[in-house]
Amino acid sequence: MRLFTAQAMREADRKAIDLGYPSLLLMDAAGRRTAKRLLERFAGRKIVVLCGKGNNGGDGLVAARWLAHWGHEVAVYAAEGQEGDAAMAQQALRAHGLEINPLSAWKPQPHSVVLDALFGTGLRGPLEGFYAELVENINQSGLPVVAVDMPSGLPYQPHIRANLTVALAGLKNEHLFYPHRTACGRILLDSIGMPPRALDNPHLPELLSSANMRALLPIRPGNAHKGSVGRVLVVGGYRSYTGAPSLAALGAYRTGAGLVTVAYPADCDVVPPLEAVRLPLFEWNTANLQMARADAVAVGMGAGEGGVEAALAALGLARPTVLDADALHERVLRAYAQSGLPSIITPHPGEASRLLGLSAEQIARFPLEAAQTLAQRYPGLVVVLKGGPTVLAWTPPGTSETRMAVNSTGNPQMATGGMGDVLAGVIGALLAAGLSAWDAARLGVYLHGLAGDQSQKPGLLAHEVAETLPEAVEQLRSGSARDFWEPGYD
Ligand SMILES: NC(=O)C1=CN([C@@H]2O[C@H](COP(=O)(O)OP(=O)(O)OC[C@H]3O[C@@H](n4cnc5c(N)ncnc54)[C@H](OP(=O)(O)O)[C@@H]3O)[C@@H](O)[C@H]2O)[C@@H](O)CC1
Ligand SMILES: [K+]
Repeated sequence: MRLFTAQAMREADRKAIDLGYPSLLLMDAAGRRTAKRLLERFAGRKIVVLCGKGNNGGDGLVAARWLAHWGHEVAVYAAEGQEGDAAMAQQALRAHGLEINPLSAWKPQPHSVVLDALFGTGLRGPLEGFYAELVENINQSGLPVVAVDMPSGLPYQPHIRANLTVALAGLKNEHLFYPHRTACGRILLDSIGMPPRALDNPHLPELLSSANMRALLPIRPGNAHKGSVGRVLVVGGYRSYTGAPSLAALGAYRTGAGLVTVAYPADCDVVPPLEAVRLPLFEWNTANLQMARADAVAVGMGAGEGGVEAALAALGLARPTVLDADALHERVLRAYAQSGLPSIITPHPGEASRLLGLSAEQIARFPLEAAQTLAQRYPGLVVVLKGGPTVLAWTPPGTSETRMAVNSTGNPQMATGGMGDVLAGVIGALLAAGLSAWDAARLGVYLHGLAGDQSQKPGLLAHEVAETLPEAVEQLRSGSARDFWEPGYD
C-alpha cells in the first residue's frame, strides 16, 4: 500500500484512463460509496451537498443523486462551470429531477449534515474570498461534515474541519500527517474500483499496514531456546540516564528476544530487568563488549558523553546494530555506513536537526524530506525519523533510489520520556531474530505504535508500552490488528 500526494493521485487517475478504465465509473463509485458511508453515520439528518466545479464537486453530485434515489432528503448547492465527468454527473442529477441551487444561497440548516465536495486533490493554493468565507461558515455552523476525499482547503488555511473523511482510491499525505490529519476526523478508505495497476507506483512511500507487517513477524520454532531466537546486547547508561538501557532491554524481551545483556558504565546505578544479564564496564571497548554473546546490538540509549565511544566499540562486534540517542553523531554514522553492517538510526526531530543543521521545526514540518536527506547522506543506514507519524528511509548501498515508508500506528500520548529507548530495544530484538534492517525497522515501529495504541490515555508511560508489546504482537499475528483507516466495501 502506498501513500499518495495529490499529484501522484492525479497520475494514478491518468494511468487508469490510459489503461482504458472509464473515469466516469470512478466518479460514480466515489459518489455512491461516499453516500453510503455518510448514511452509516448520519442517517435521519437532512443531507446538504456542497459542490465545487471540479471532479470533487462531481463526486458530490453523484452522491446527491444516489441519496435522493434511495429516498433521502437532499439539497444540492453547486458552483457553476462543470465540465467533463462533473458535467455528466450534473446531467444525471437533473434527470432525477433534483434542483441545483447556487452555492451562495447555502445557509446552515438545523439537523442537517454537510457533504463537503468543494475541493479535493485539485486545489492549487489557499482559498480566498467567497470560498474562504464559505469554509469558515461551515466550520462555525457546528453541523457535522463528511468530506469527499479530503476536507476542502487542505493543505492550506482555511480548511474544512470534518467529522468523517472518505479517502478515495488511496490515502494522501493530508490523511497521515499532523496537523492536517486532525481536520479529517475519522478516515475511511475506499478503493472506488481503481485498477490496482494504476495505483502501483514504487517511487511513493509505503504505508505500513497490518497485512504487510504481519507477513514480517518472525516465526518461533517449536524447539526454540533462548540462544536461538535472538540475543540482544544493549549498550548505554550514564549518570542520571540509568533507566534508558533498562527500558530498551524490556522492549527487546517483550518483543521476543531470547536473551538480553545490558552493558553499562560500572559507576552508574543501572538496574536492568531481572531477566537480563548485567555487564558493568569500566571502559567502552570491543573486547569488553565481546563478553556478551550478541546477535544484534542497540547502542546509545542514555549513554551521554560516552555515546560515541560506546558506538565505535560496538562496531567492532560486527553485528546488526541500532544506533540511538547519544550514538547519533556524524563520526559514528559515517563509520557504520562505511562498514556495510545492517544498521538502523533512530533520531527524533531534535537529533535529526543536529545531524542536518536544520531546525527541529523544519524537520517536523518536512519529515519525508528530512528522512530522505539523511538516508542519502548515509547510504546503507536505515533511517527511522521518530514523530507523528514516524517516517523511514533507506538508500540501499550501490543504488541511488531511496526507499521510503510511513508508519500508521502510534498516538500523541506516546510523546513521553523513555519511549524511544523501548523502540530501540524492539528493533534490536527483531534484528537479533534475523530480520533485515529494513524489515526490522518497519516492523519495529509498527509494533511499538500498535502497543501504544492499546491505551491512548494521557499519562502513558514507556514501560507500560513495553508491557503491552506481547499483546500487540499477538494482535498482529492473529489478524485482529486494525488499520486506523477503515477499508472500503471491497
Ligand atoms: N483520484 C482519482 O482517481 C479520482 C478522483 N476523483 C475526485 O476528483 C478530485 C480531484 O478533482 P479535480 O482534479 O477536478 O480537482 P478539484 O479538487 O475538484 O478542484 C478543482 C477545481 O478547483 C479550482 N481551484 C483550484 N485551486 C483553487 C483555489 N485556490 N481557489 C479556488 N478554486 C480553485 C479549479 O478551478 P480552475 O483553477 O481550474 O478554474 C477547479 O475548478 C478528487 O479529490 C476526487 O474527489 C473522483 O472523481 C474519481 C477518481
Ligand atoms: K472535499
